[in-house]
Amino acid sequence: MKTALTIAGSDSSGGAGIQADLKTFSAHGVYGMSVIAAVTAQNTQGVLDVEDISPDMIGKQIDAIFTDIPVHAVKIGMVSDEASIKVIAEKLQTYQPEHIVLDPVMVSKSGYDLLKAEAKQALIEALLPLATVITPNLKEAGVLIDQSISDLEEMEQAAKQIYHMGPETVLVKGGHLEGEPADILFDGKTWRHFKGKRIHKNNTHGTGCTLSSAIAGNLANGHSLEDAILKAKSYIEGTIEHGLAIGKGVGPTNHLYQWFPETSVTD
Ligand SMILES: Nc1ncnc2c1ncn2[C@@H]1O[C@H](COP(=O)(O)OP(=O)(O)O)[C@@H](O)[C@H]1O
Ligand SMILES: Cc1ncc(COP(=O)(O)O)c(N)n1
Repeated sequence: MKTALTIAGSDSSGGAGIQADLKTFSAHGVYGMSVIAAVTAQNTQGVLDVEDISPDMIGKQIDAIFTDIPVHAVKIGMVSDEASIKVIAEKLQTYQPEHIVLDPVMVSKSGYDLLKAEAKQALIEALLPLATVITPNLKEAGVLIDQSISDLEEMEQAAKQIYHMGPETVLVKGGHLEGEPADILFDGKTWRHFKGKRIHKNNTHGTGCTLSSAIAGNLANGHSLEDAILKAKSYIEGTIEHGLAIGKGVGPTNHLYQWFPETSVTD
């Protein structure tokens, strides 16, 4: 069995972060492992608090995995602290995993800061150049290039600018634009638009986490990057469509609907 590792924050309510990633890996038939970089007290209504795990402990978790188990793909999600980002970058440079999917998590859907302001530069300088693909949403892409982005043309230009910061490829996600959600991939030469189908449901807690870990799971399974993204888009649509009626706020996606179809929200 192929393996994938998520380096991210824990979401106590299970909809985003490490928990979404591990559920996604399992649904892709991949053995999931985790390095917890931060713990959030969070539910479907918002984030109450964040506590970072020490950089030393993050480094030890990474060593424990790579010195024992082959890792076929890595996904990086929420890492809020500058020193933690630097340790992760150093360790990944040492262990050289084949695929790194970087989801540059900055702010939760509910509006809580998940990246400290002073850590942005470390994210850009240390982690971006290691990424096989970086998957910013509109806001994150805007923060990376210090410009706001409001249409497909600006998404294309943002992808190109972020590409020049060092990752192999850039996927700017368009879920927050009106209309059908299109994500744009730039590989240094051409743009490819991945057009999706908008699912009108409230179950979008953790969609970015799910998309990036689905891409990592597909890469671990040997798919090309473009196929990995296509399959991940179809996966995210299914998990939103069949979202679970859990919590009072923005509900989680459903990773189990194919096994337990009766769990889907029917509205
Ligand atoms: N309502 C929706 N229906 C279908 N796909 C969606 C919907 N919302 C987001 N997506 C897709 O889910 C993924 C996550 O996108 P986005 O919401 O832009 O990022 P984030 O969750 O990081 O804010 C993207 O592939 C996007 O196109
Ligand atoms: C631990 C953790 N990681 C990532 C997100 C982003 O997910 P969302 O954009 O759905 O709030 C989150 N809320 N919590």
